[in-house]
Amino acid sequence: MSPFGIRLGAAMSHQGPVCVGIDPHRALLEAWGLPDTVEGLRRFSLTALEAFAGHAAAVKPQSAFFERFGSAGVAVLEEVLAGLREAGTVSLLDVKRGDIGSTMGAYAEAYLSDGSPLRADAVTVSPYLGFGSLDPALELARSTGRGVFVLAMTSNPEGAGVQHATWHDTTVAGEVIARTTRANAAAVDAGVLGDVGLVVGATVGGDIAELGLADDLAASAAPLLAPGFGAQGATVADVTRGFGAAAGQVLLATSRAVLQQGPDIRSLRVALRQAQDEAAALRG
Ligand SMILES: O=C(O)c1cc(=O)[nH]c(=O)n1[C@@H]1O[C@H](COP(=O)(O)O)[C@@H](O)[C@H]1O
Repeated sequence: MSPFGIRLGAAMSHQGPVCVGIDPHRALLEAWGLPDTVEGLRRFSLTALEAFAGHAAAVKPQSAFFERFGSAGVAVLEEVLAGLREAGTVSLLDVKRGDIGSTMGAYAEAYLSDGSPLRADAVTVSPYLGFGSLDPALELARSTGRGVFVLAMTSNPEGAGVQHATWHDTTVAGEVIARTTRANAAAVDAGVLGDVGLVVGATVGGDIAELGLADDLAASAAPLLAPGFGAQGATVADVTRGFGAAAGQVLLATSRAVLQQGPDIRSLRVALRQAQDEAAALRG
C-alpha cells in the first residue's frame, strides 16, 4: 500500500478536498424515520456508505455514535469500515484516542494494524498526554501505510484554553505543529502530504492568523482535517482567509449539514457535491 499522505493527496485532487462524516446522531435517525436502535443505526450507516463511498476523498465515521449501542454498534462500525475498504475510499475513523505510550500501542493495534477488524486508513488522536506518547501510533501507521490526525486547534470554543496556552515560549498548538513537521520530515523534503495530519477547525481561522501559525501549518506537510464547515458555521471564505498559505492542505470535514439531506441517496450526493464545489476554491 502506498503511504497514507500520498493516497489521501491523490483522493483530494481527484474528488475535491471534502471529508464527509458518518455521525448517526439520535436526532438524525429520527429525521430519517429510523428507530434509535442498532437496526436504525445500521440502516442509517449503510445508506450513508452507499451514498458517499466512491464519491468523496474521505469518509469519517465518528466512533461514539456506534459505541453508544455497545458491541452490536461496534459491529456496524466494522461493517462500514469494511465497505469503505471494498470501495477503495479513504476511511478516517474519528476516535480521538490518546494514552500513555504502552497503552497507545494497543490503541494503535486496534485501529492501524493490518489484521484488526476496526482498521481504518487513519484515526484521530489526542496529543494531550504529550506528543511523544503518540509514537506507537505514528510508527505503526507509517509501517502499515496508514495515517493519524493529531488534534492541534479544535473547532470547539473551549479548546483555546488548552491549545493557546504558552509553554517554553511556544503555544501548545505551535508545539503540536512543530512536532508534526518533524514527524513528516521526509514528506516536507519531497513536497508531498505526510502521514501525520493535524486537526485544525475550520472555525479557528482567526486564531491561526492571531497566533501567526499559517506559515508553520503550510511548512508541516500535514493534511489539515478542518471540521466545523456547515453545521458549526464556518465557510470556505473563513478557511481561505485564516489558513493562508496552508489552505491547499485543507480537507474540509462536514457531517450534519450533508446528513440532514438524507435518507434519499441522491439528495445526500447532491449535498456532498455542493460542499465539494464550494471547497474547490481552496485549491486555487
Ligand atoms: O476530529 C474531528 O473530527 C473533530 C475535531 C474538531 O475539532 N471538531 C469537530 O467537530 N470534530 C468532529 O467533526 C464532526 C463535525 O460534525 P458537524 O458539526 O456535524 O459537521 C464531528 O464528528 C466532530 O466530532
